[in-house]
Formats: sequence, structure tokens, C-alpha cells
Amino acid sequence: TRTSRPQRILKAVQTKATVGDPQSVITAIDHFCRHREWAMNVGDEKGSILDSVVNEVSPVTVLELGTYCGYSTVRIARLLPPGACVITLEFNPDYAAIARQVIKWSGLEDKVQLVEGASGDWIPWMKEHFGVQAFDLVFLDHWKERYLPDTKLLEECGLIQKGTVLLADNVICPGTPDYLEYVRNSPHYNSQYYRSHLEYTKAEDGLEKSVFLGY
Ligand SMILES: CNc1ncnc2c1ncn2[C@@H]1O[C@H](/C=C/CNC(=O)c2cc(-c3ccc(F)cc3)cc(O)c2O)[C@H](F)[C@H]1O
Ligand SMILES: [Mg+2]
Repeated sequence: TRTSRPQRILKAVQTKATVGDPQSVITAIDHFCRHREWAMNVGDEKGSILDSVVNEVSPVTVLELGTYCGYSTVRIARLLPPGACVITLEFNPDYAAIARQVIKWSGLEDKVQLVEGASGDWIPWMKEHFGVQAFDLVFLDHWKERYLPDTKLLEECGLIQKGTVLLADNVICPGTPDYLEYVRNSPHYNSQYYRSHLEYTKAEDGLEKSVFLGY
């Protein structure tokens, strides 16, 4: 049977990127998705904004919701200093398997903890299972209707503390209206919108950065 799009993305990485060179992995995926087949990676334009937020926060513990093929996982992990790590949740086993190989090809497996499972099931176990006190940065890029419930769950589990930064992809396209309304109107968050474009297209999209101010 036909290969899947994630399998074709992995093949592009394995034929075009250099083992141990994260930037070449990012470039290979962007080239494939711009010139061969569109895919829902955060992409190069929004990816540069993600990079600037990671550099600004210089996080020790990062949570990523929705790994897909691991493109943004590699973007984040390549900027982390020794000792810092990104925990990334992916509940589709086929995507998780591809992402593990993309992350391995980039040479960043020591900075990544890929957890195969659903955010709603795993968030309550983060403290106990991974010894996480609170996340410095959360990158939301999973099912759009889960951004708000999972943010509330992170708050309830004490995983969002004063200074934690939430960075959400796709707040315009496909859109996350209930999440936007929440973070923009809550007195506990300071929110700002980074206008950009939907990956590999001219359509508008953007990232919302929300800093938790404490209770
Ligand atoms: C619900 N809890 C989950 N836990 C763990 N993994 C999860 C969970 N939920 C999903 N996953 C996992 O996270 C990923 C899901 C990403 C969804 N992303 C998008 O839909 C998305 C869509 C577009 C898009 C825009 C315009 C258009 F015309 C068509 C598409 C652009 C984007 O940048 C996106 O991120 C993965 F697939 C799923 O298994
Ligand atoms: Mg996205």
C-alpha cells in the first residue's frame, strides 16, 4: 500500500539531511513541505518566532502537545542547553514512530522525552512520573479544541506557575477561539499575538504567547 505522508517526510530527512545536524533536518522537512507535499509542521516562518520565544525564555523544562513528525520538537530541542529537555506528547503511534526517527536523525534524543499517549491522560502524571515541578514553556500544537481544556488541566495540576509561557500555534488558522478568548481576557495571563502565515502558504495565521502572572 501507499506510504503515509509522515513516512515520506522521514524519507526526505533520511535522504537530504545529515545525521546529527538538526538544522539540516529542519531544512529538509521545510523543503519537502514547500515543494513536494504540504504538511502541518509549524514551518519556517512561524518556526523562527518559536525559536525567538525559546531563546527569550531559555527554558529548562518544555512541554509540547502534539509531536506529529517531530519538526517543532527538533526546533525546540536544538536550542536547549545541556540539562534542559522537552517532553512531547503524541497519541498516534504511527506519528510517534516517525517522530522518534526524525529526532534520532537530528541527534537530539538526549534532550527529548517523547511520550506516546493522550495529553488528558498524561498531564496529571507529569509531576510524579517525570519529576516536573512546573513547565517553563508549553508549546500547544495538538487538536485545536483541546488547547483550552488542557490549559485548564495544566493549571489544576500546578504545572503552570508564575512566569510560565504558553505558546500556541494556529490561533487564526484553523483557529482556537475559546482558547484565545480565555488567555486574552484572563487577569492571570499577559497575552500577545505574533502575526505570521500558515506554514508554507500565504494565508494568515499566528502564534499567541501568554505569560502566566501568578494567582
Ligand atoms: C487531545 N490530546 C492529544 N494528545 C496527544 N497527541 C495529540 C492530541 N491531540 C492531537 N494529538 C496529535 O497532535 C497532532 C495533531 C495536530 C493537530 N494540528 C492541526 O490540526 C493543524 C492543522 C492545520 C491546518 C491548517 C489549514 C488547513 F487547511 C488544514 C490544516 C495547521 C496546523 O499547524 C495544525 O497544527 C497529531 F496529528 C495528533 O495525533
Ligand atoms: Mg500547528
